[in-house]
Parts: sequence; structure tokens; C-alpha cells
Amino acid sequence: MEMANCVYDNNNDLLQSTFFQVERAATRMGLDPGLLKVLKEPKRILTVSVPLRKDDGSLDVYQGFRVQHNLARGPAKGGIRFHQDVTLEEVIALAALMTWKCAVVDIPYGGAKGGIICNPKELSTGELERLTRRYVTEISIIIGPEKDIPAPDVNTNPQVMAWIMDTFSMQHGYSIPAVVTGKPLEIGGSQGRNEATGRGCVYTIEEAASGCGLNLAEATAAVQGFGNVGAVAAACLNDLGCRVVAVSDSKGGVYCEGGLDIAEVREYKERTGSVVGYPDATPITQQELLALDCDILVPAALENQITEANAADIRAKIVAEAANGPTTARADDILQQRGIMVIPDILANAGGVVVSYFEWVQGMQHFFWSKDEVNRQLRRRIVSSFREVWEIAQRERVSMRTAAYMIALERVKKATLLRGLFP
Ligand SMILES: NC(=O)C1=CN([C@@H]2O[C@H](COP(=O)(O)OP(=O)(O)OC[C@H]3O[C@@H](n4cnc5c(N)ncnc54)[C@H](OP(=O)(O)O)[C@@H]3O)[C@@H](O)[C@H]2O)C=CC1
Ligand SMILES: O=C(O)CCC(=O)C(=O)O
Repeated sequence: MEMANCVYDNNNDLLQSTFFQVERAATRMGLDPGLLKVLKEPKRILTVSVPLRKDDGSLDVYQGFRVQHNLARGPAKGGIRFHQDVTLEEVIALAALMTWKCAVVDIPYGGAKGGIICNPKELSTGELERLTRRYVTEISIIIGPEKDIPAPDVNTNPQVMAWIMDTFSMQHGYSIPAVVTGKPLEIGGSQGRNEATGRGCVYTIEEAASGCGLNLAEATAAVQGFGNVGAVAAACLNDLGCRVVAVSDSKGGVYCEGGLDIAEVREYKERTGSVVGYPDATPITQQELLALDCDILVPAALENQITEANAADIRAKIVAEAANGPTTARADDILQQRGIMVIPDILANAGGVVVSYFEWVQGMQHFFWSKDEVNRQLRRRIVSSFREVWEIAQRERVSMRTAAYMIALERVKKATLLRGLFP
């Protein structure tokens, strides 16, 4: 897992890209190399096999993971991904991103992530429930409201979080809502959590736009990925008067020069399963979407979408990384050299975990906030974090990403040293 100081290794590997970004910031700060080693390593890795009785009576065994990257600042926090391309290395990288993300927005958590290698689109609801419950039972030895708190990620939703809460609660004999966030409102979820990642991302775009003199009411945007995060980001941009000219999902994309009606596209996707085929729009490929002549590009799907191969084609002024790790390290440098403002994932998509934190706090206190209060506190936290990152980037003449990592590393370093976790 070790990587030589600040050289690109496997550029398209999320884990190597994450190491590269951490090492670059650490070098800039003059961080002790021994401490850097401590901060890079995941604290705990759990691999589980998850047997599932399928509806047809056959038995399959799936592989799942839960990785806790760092616990210096508080319990581990991070989502659970169900996807056929999940790997242990990916989950380690995503867990590390959670550590840095929670530190950038200064919430009292470490980082974690979980995943199961499966294609949930091929499972019935009953199979998905049994798979989730068995996976939670297997990882229950390391999760808990004070230890590690899962949440949604790709292909997991409030229903999956409800099964997680119920399975864990059954094992303890009473309801423990604070073991997981992103739950339905009826069982202790928070107002605004579902929309928080996309909404938070748009708060960072508003800040970035005002920093570079872009009027959002006259701007255009393209959004890759039309799930929990992408669809909400597109809707929030629409609400600000921004013309969202293209959106895509795993099946393809659609383009409309005059701007898409995002509420209608959402309704169409809910009905048909995809944005593809949406009337009054032109089909567009993922690569065409990324290269569109628009002001704002929001990658909100999976990692490694903007690479060395297409970074020179990006024409947006602002790239807001709603997804985790959508830009490879080498592509990131190309965008930076071309003067494109990249709002890094650990800041751009931190709205989700911020409202997860609010949900956890509300669950612990059994006292729930209004949606307005949640959104007000979310905006406050995201805007102040953005401004801190912006200020360091200007002062130190580094990218927003390096600045964000410098802030995060400093906070985790301080906690580590104060606790004496560095022998
Ligand atoms: N949920 C959250 O709170 C947070 C999520 N994130 C990150 O945001 C990203 C999206 O997560 P989320 O919205 O929750 O996940 P969802 O599963 O809700 O949505 C993912 C979207 O991406 C689409 N997609 C998948 N593969 C591709 C592809 N190759 N090209 C284009 N689109 C694709 C999916 O298509 P289809 O609809 O056809 O399946 C879907 O529309 C991930 O990187 C995640 O880690 C970050 C912070 C918090
Ligand atoms: O809400 C959370 O706890 C974490 C969400 C997540 O997985 C992420 O931010 O990548």
C-alpha cells in the first residue's frame, strides 16, 4: 500500500490517488513522515462472507467489507455501497476519504466505509433485505453508535438503513436509532438528510461562483449520475435559475440546450428506470457530457471519471466533485494547470455526512429539528468550511484540494498527538 513520495503510481487507482493527494499536502506542511505513515494506514479492516438464500432456493455467498480508517477524532463514520465493482482497495480509499472529509468540516468523527460486492439491481427486495441483515450481523462486532455509524452510499437508501437499524436493535433487545444515519423519518431519520449531499454540493458551488464572478442565474451545468446526490444537485441548481443542460445515469445521458426540467426528468426516471429516452432531449454519452461547453460540471456517479485521457476536454469553469474520487490525481493536475476550479470531493460532498452528524445528535438526544433548522446549520457548516479552504488555497498558493487536505491533516494530527496515539 506504501507509495513513494509524491509520484503518480497507478493513476486510475482510487487508493493510490488518495495517497498521492495526502502525501502532497503532508509534504507542503512538512508533516513528520512517521506520523504520515500512521495517518495513511487503515485502523481496522473486516472482510466478511455473507451467505444469501435466493428466492429460487439456491444459495450464494457474497463478500462484504467494513473498513475503519481513523478513529482519532471520534467514532468512525461512512456509508455502505452495494455494487458489483466494489473492491477492498476501493473501500479502504473511501474510508480514508471519510476521515479527511469529517476533519475538513470539523465534525467529531473518524472515517469508515463498507461495501458488498453485489449487483443489487439483480436482487429482489426480499433478497436485498436478507443480504443486508446478514451483512449487518457480520459487521455488528465493530459497529455501534459510539464506535462506527454506517450511512447510505451508492445503491443503498433509507430502506436499507432501516434494515440496518432494525437488525442491530434486535441483537441488543431495544431500539438503537443512532447506530446508522440516513434512516426514514418515521424511525429517527433527520429532515433534510436525503437531500443533504446534493444540497451541500450546491452550497459550495454558490461560494465558488461568487469567488469567480459567475452569476448562477445565467450559468449552465451538466450533472453526471442521477441518483440520490446527482438528482438533488441538479434540482437545487435548477432552483437557483441555473440551466442544467445535461444529466446521465449508468445507462446513458440526455442533453437539452435550453435546459432540462429536472422535476420532470426525475419523474421520468422514476417511471422508466433511466433518464435515457427522456423526450425533447438529445441522447448523449458520458464522455460527451463531461466535455460539454458549460459553466459547471458536477460528477455525481462513481470514481475515476475525469482521467488523464479526458481532462484536456473538460470545458467547465467549475468542477464540483459530488462523487467520491471522480478525478484521478493526474487529471486533477491537468485541470489545475488549465485554471479550472475544482471543489474537492472531501468538501463538495461533505453535506451528507454533516447532516448525518445532525441525525446522530438528534437521535442521541431524542429531540428533532425542523427542515429549515437542518438546512440552516448545513449551510453554515459548509460555507464556513469552504471559506477556510479557499483562504488557505489563496494564502499558500495551492489547489483547493491540497488546502482541504492540509486543514484535515492538521486536525487529525492534533487529535492523534493529544491522545498520544503516536508512539
Ligand atoms: N449518498 C450520499 O449521501 C453520498 C454519496 N456520495 C457519493 O456520491 C456518488 C453518488 O452516490 P449516490 O447518489 O448516493 O448513489 P446512487 O446509487 O443514488 O446514484 C448513483 C448514480 O450514478 C449513476 N451511475 C452509476 N454508474 C455510472 C456511470 N458509469 N456513469 C454515469 N452514471 C453512473 C447511477 O445510475 P443508475 O441510476 O442507472 O443506477 C445513479 O444514477 C458516489 O460517488 C458516492 O460515494 C458522497 C457523499 C455522500
Ligand atoms: O453520511 C455519512 O455518514 C457518510 C456518507 C458517505 O458515505 C460519504 O460522505 O461518502
